[in-house]
Amino acid sequence: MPESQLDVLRGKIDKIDEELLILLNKRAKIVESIGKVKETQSTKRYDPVRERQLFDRIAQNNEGPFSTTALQQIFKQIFQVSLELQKDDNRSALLVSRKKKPEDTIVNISGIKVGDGKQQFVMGPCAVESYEQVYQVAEQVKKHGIGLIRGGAFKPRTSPYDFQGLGFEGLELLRNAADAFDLKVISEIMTPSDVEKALDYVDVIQVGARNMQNFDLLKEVGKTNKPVLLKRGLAATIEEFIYAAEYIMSKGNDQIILCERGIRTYEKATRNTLDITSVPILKKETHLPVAVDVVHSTGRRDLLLPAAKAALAIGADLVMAEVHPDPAVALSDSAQQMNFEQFDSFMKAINPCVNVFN
Ligand SMILES: O=C(O)C(=O)C[C@]1(C(=O)O)C=C[C@@H](O)C=C1
Repeated sequence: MPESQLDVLRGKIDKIDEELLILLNKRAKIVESIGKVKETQSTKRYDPVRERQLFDRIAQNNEGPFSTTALQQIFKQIFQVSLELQKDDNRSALLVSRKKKPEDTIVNISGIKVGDGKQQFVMGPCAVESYEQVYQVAEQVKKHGIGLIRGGAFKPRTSPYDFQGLGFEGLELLRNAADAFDLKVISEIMTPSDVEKALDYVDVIQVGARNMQNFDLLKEVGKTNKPVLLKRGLAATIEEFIYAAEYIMSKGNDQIILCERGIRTYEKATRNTLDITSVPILKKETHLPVAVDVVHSTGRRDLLLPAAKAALAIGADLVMAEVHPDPAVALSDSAQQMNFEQFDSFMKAINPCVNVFN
């Protein structure tokens, strides 16, 4: 059958499209190289001056029939996808990313491994209040076969008039109580200059939600070889959370546990909204172990167990909750800490859920 005029013309278009495709991808490769140069020079990817030069060249060289405005719109689209390409290239290079390191990172907390496939718990009071208090909690934590104890000595409180924690004195009390039962200590440090001194007391440095973007603190903990538990910021996107972890790892410390602790939304039924799907997203995007803090996300004692079950089912490596000998008189978070009886029931109910789905 003879080719119609339309077929001939379409054949010519197909040929030109193939050439355009090759040229666009040839251009894209150069854009990627420019992206790499910009990365080493810490230059901004978006360059309006360069885009203006390119637009002017289009205006000068355009012989139609497309209008210059139409061509500039097409090229603006090319600049935008080019910028995306440079961004993607940059993201794939993140040290915390799975693309960079496909295998899971196992965080070794003085012999206790987080991220090796065995789901773990960390329990303890919201704040260290006295030696008796942390000693009693440590005894209960040990009784349940848990190796990690938490307790705040530096407390970032919303009101400056609320209990601010016992500071280094509190860290010492917690360390001593933990040592009595061979437990490992997780505690928050808020100030970069306190990090070095804190290394003598803690096995894991916690960077709290309010400090997730305290970049000086992130860099400081990144210079140590202590494991870090990094909590997601109150209103941080997953991308910002990942970049915060990158700050730590870029300084040399790869022993990072990411901790989902709920984000601020319009919902008032819980203290924060537990973003449960952040767990598989973080595990997919990064090679780091992921923890879920069921206390600060829910803010409700009655939701600790279902939230912990959800965390284990969705693949969390570590679940954090709070235990106090007498929550009613606790100096902070009294509505959501468990007493010892509630802790016993919680562990009885949650233990059969450990490592069921992974
Ligand atoms: O020339 C650059 O600096 C580039 O990054 C390449 C490019 C382009 O696609 O031509 C991409 C984005 C910039 O805003 C300007 C130009």
